[in-house]
Amino acid sequence: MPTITVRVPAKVNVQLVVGGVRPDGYHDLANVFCAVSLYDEVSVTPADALRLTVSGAQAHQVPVDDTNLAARAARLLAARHGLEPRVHLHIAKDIPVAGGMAGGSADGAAALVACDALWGTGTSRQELLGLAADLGSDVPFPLLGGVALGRGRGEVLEPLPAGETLHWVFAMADGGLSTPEVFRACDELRRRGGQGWTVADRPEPEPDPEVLDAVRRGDPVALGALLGEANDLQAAALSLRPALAATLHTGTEAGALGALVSGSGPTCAFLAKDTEAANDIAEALLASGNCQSVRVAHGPVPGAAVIT
Ligand SMILES: C[C@](O)(CO)[C@H](O)COP(=O)(O)OP(=O)(O)OC[C@H]1O[C@@H](n2ccc(N)nc2=O)[C@H](O)[C@@H]1O
Ligand SMILES: Nc1ncnc2c1ncn2[C@@H]1O[C@H](COP(=O)(O)OP(=O)(O)OP(=O)(O)O)[C@@H](O)[C@H]1O
Repeated sequence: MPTITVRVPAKVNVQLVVGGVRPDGYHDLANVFCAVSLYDEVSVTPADALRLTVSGAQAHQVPVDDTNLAARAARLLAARHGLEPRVHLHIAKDIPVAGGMAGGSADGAAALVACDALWGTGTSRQELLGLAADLGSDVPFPLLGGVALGRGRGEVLEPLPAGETLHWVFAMADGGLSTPEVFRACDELRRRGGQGWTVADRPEPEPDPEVLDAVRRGDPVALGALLGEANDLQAAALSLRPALAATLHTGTEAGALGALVSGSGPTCAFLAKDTEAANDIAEALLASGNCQSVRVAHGPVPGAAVIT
């Protein structure tokens, strides 16, 4: 039986500007994604019917029913080509679950690429990006990898130039945060602060040109200095999980050039000068007891790719 395996990276949002709520309930975003070297692997093998298995330390937190984004992706691609999704999907999960690093979205993107290769459906890159957008706002980006600006609800991507490799430390919290809940908390904080936008007058979110420039130059010092203000969802994540403030403080004290909550959280991301500094920050975070686990990674890295 042929098996196709696709390796797919996690993401960190080096900027997340959140606009107003749209009529469809989503928020307009200016979302600067960077793919980082934490990977899931999705393998597909022909089978009598769709079947899904998951391995890895957090496997028990991943749904194995029809809600799994990899299963939904296989069904969607099969339907597009008039096929039955007769495939065994296996997810080797290493991306933290419900951590704001788009692990489920990565699996959806990887399943599209893997099934397309297995079934020989020859789906164009543009069509894959469209199917990915139907699955979720974060699903198209792992198809591209690298660095990209996401507009619309985050699904309309523009690849961005990126310089030197950046070194990151990720501090995982105990238990995840729900993405819709974090967006709701963001709206609520803005409403209370008198900054709620109506649909009619919401400003188009724009990325900070200084962030784009720092990424383009791969300048960790310049980017680090901007990270504290880079994520509009950070205050909301902190309101739901106040303990994250201590995590951000610990990493910064340990020498991080900048820190932010990754996407909707609760994972905290720290930018380091180099690999050695990243290891020192990771050690300090672990010793502090202010997080559940720690991972060191780098980026940008390429997007979903067949490895077998
Ligand atoms: C926070 C981020 O991870 C940043 O990259 C993403 O914006 C979330 O992307 P995602 O998990 O793929 O989200 P989706 O599955 O598309 O949407 C889940 C829910 O998140 C909220 N949502 C998501 C994206 C967006 N631009 N506005 C939203 O308000 C909505 O409540 C939506 O029902
Ligand atoms: N393949 C999958 N892997 C992990 N979670 C999945 C998967 N498919 C669906 N889910 C569901 O999605 C929820 C969010 O998990 P995920 O790891 O994608 O979170 P996240 O990294 O916070 O997402 P994002 O950053 O895109 O908002 C999980 O609680 C789970 O119920």
